[in-house]
Amino acid sequence: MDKNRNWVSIESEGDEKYAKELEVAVKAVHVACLLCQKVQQNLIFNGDEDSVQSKDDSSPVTIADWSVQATVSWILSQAFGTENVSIVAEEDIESLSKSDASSILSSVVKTVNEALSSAARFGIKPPVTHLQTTQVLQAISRCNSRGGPTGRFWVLDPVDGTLGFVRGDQYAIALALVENGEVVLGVLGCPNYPMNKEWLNYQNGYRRILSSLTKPDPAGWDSNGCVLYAKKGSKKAWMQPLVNGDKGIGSASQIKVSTIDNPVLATFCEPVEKANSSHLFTQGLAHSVGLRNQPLRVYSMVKYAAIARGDAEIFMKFARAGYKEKIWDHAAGVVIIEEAGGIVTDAGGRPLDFSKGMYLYGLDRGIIACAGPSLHQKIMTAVDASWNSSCL
Ligand SMILES: Nc1ncnc2c1ncn2[C@@H]1O[C@H](COP(=O)(O)OS(=O)(=O)O)[C@@H](OP(=O)(O)O)[C@H]1O
Ligand SMILES: [Mg+2]
Repeated sequence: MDKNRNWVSIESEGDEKYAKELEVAVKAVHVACLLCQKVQQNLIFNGDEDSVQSKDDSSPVTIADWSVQATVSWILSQAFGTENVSIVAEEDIESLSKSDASSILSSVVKTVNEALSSAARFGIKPPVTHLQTTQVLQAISRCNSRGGPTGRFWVLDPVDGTLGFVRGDQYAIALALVENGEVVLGVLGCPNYPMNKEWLNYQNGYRRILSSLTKPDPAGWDSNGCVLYAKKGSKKAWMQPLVNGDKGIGSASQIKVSTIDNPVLATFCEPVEKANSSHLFTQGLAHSVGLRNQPLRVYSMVKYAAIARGDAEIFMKFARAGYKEKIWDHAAGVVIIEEAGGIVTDAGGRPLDFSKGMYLYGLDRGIIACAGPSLHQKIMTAVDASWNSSCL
């Protein structure tokens, strides 16, 4: 089989189902990636810290979060008709509509219009005239679906790993389509995750340090991320380079999970922040399973991308008791790993349930994604053995 192919030819694989949805979603994520790269550069190089706000739960939100949500919402609505598009997404307009947020709101409007004007290179027709503030706010607030067991809805995390984003590090744009409770499409934009996996090891601030030393070269590190995507049941997952300039979308190559099943050789990834997943617990699991490599701590769903690409073998997340995992933090990544040949379940071995609304209700303890069944079983067994002493 031809491993490298232009992404457009995916439509002619014989299975036309979701072909248009996939095409539009991939293009929308490419546009969103370039938008985010620009905002992140501005934040890191020009110190534009006004573009970062704090949400009620103290987590950061930036003009990139709102701008991506508006841009993707607008693109999906144009392609399928506003009445046919239902979106569950992370951001709302409450804080953006406050009187003291007027300058951030105008930055969002400007950023969205810039992104849409340059979308033509991906084959997306830009708006006839620039979007007005009310139209941008409408596009953001249209993403008010609450999900559920029936019908079709999109799931969007406009900037996953916002902490990584504001620190000049890894982040992702995640878009998935859910139909009757099942994720049928997943697209993951990883603007700082180049085709070369070695870059992942320079995590936690490497880019920030690099940024303070050199200005970005448009053809350099800031423009060589990737976009991954998969369609449920196709048994294929794909990766495209993220290309800057006027080059449009590059050719896609098929990705597969790693074949390593020996724990001694395997690498596991986990969230950077201890508050998001217990490092102590996973350290104990790693020890009992016989994992020797240092954990790869990476912000965002780039961890899902790392497993799908075969750059690591295991992803574990064990949040504190009572934390409700959100569907937008996982939907796109799950289908991409599964179609690349991997397994994603909760710690009881059950698939994640995207049919219960905005949260992964019923999740048993934590999330385990693995390249293959042998590692997966070993981790689940280790969780059972140590759960009672985990303090989680
Ligand atoms: N307390 C707690 N426990 C577990 N998970 C939480 C918690 N708080 C937030 N979140 C969600 O985690 C998302 C970031 O996950 P990451 O794996 O990227 O974590 S980390 O930043 O690398 O530590 C993050 O996504 P973003 O908000 O899009 O960045 C949150 O949805
Ligand atoms: Mg997120």
